[in-house]
Amino acid sequence: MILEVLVYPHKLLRESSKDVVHFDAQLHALLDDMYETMVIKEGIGLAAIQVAVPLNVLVINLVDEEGVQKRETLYEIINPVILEKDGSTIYQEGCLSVPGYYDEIERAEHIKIAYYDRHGNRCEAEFTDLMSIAVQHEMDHLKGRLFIEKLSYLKRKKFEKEWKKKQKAGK
Ligand SMILES: CC(=O)Oc1ccc(/C=C/C(=O)NCCc2ccccc2)cc1OC(C)=O
Ligand SMILES: [Co+2]
Repeated sequence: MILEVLVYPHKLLRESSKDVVHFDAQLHALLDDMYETMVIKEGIGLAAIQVAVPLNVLVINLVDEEGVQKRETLYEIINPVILEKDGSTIYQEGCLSVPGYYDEIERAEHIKIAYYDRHGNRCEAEFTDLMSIAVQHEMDHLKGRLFIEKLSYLKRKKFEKEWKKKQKAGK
């Protein structure tokens, strides 16, 4: 089912998430709901805290060359830990919890992670480019951190001003 996505500055988004212990039907339902919610809202990544579930669960599904989001390339990443990270890359990031705001964010170009799949099997994977950026962005959510917290002081001021104006216009 489609879940509600928490929007900045909702305080639950600042919570640290906890490791999954039970790889059960409830977890599978959460993963399926996160996927459906992410796709409907035209996202390519979503962390469980964004749908108010403080668990170390994230889903990422990039689009292919034709701009098609195929479920075959869906990553369901549970209890991830970073084993290696190096290099540097800058990308204009956005987030379903900060709708309509995008900014240049610097991250590691390459990362290697260990994680569990929905059945509790331990996996390892290495990523570069957009997958590497997406994994780092979503793993920040697991620590209660949003991409706007990595902005320079001045850019953050610009964001807060823009955001307030948008909220006033919205309400
Ligand atoms: C108005 C609004 O909500 O704009 C959006 C903003 C962000 C997003 C999705 C962002 C997203 O999936 N971010 C995942 C993290 C990530 C960021 C950069 C690179 C890799 C991974 C979708 C939006 O909705 C539409 C209709 O475009
Ligand atoms: Co995000």
